[in-house]
Amino acid sequence: MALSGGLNNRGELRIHESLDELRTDLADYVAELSEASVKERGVFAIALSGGSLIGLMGKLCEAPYNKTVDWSKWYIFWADERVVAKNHADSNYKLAKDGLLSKVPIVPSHVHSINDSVSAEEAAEDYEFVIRQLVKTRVVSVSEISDCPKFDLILLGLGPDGHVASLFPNHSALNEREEWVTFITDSPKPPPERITFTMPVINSASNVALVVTGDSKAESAHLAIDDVGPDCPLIPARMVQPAMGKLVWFLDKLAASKLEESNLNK
Ligand SMILES: O=C1O[C@H](COP(=O)(O)O)[C@@H](O)[C@H](O)[C@H]1O
Repeated sequence: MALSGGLNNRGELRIHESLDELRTDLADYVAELSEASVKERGVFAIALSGGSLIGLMGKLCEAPYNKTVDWSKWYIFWADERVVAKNHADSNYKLAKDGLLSKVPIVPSHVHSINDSVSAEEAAEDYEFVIRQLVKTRVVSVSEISDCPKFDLILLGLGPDGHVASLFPNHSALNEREEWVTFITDSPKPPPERITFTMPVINSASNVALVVTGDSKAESAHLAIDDVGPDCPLIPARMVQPAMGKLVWFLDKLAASKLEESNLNK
């Protein structure tokens, strides 16, 4: 049960007493969206992030979800990836494979990870090409208001600096409007080479969830969610504003500790 929270113009806030509670709520949320999407479209196109998110999704590998979710209909993507070998400790693919994908019956050909044997620029181009093919066959829907892919769900983490996916504060990649997938070679957080969904793609999704835990994220959560005004820095997480989709925040008490009272008591 969420401690508090509700709806504000920055989406739905779900603030949890404990990480265990957050994990259960997140598993329920993903399982429900999967069911709805499979019912409506026959498939579920979900984009993962790396970092703490995968550990927080762990309950999906347990009963009842491991049996009730229709894993055969899942198509997996990454909202961002580090350009390293797939068996490298920094790989978001490896993190998801070890923590989730190897524990549930996902169809291997439905897992769309990046090409790790080319440059960051080529990996971004290749990945966008793959997504374009899957949009053509409607495995991934298309946005009604842009030419962007419309993922059923994009799951994002939040960095202490306010980054989401690999879109970092004040980085030119944040302003990319043409490409679906872009690349960076100067990430302020190692490793430096990454590919990332662009903000228009994130904001075209049917559902976006930001999963945020720990006190190191409290200031970013405040800047992303509260009504902070124009003098505060515009962090990437605040730019997550799905045009037609739904935004949900999963926070623990520590991450929510700097939110304004008005957001806590909705
Ligand atoms: O580098 C990255 O960081 C963010 C946040 O990670 P977290 O461990 O602080 O949750 C993550 O969402 C992103 O996918 C990853 O590449």
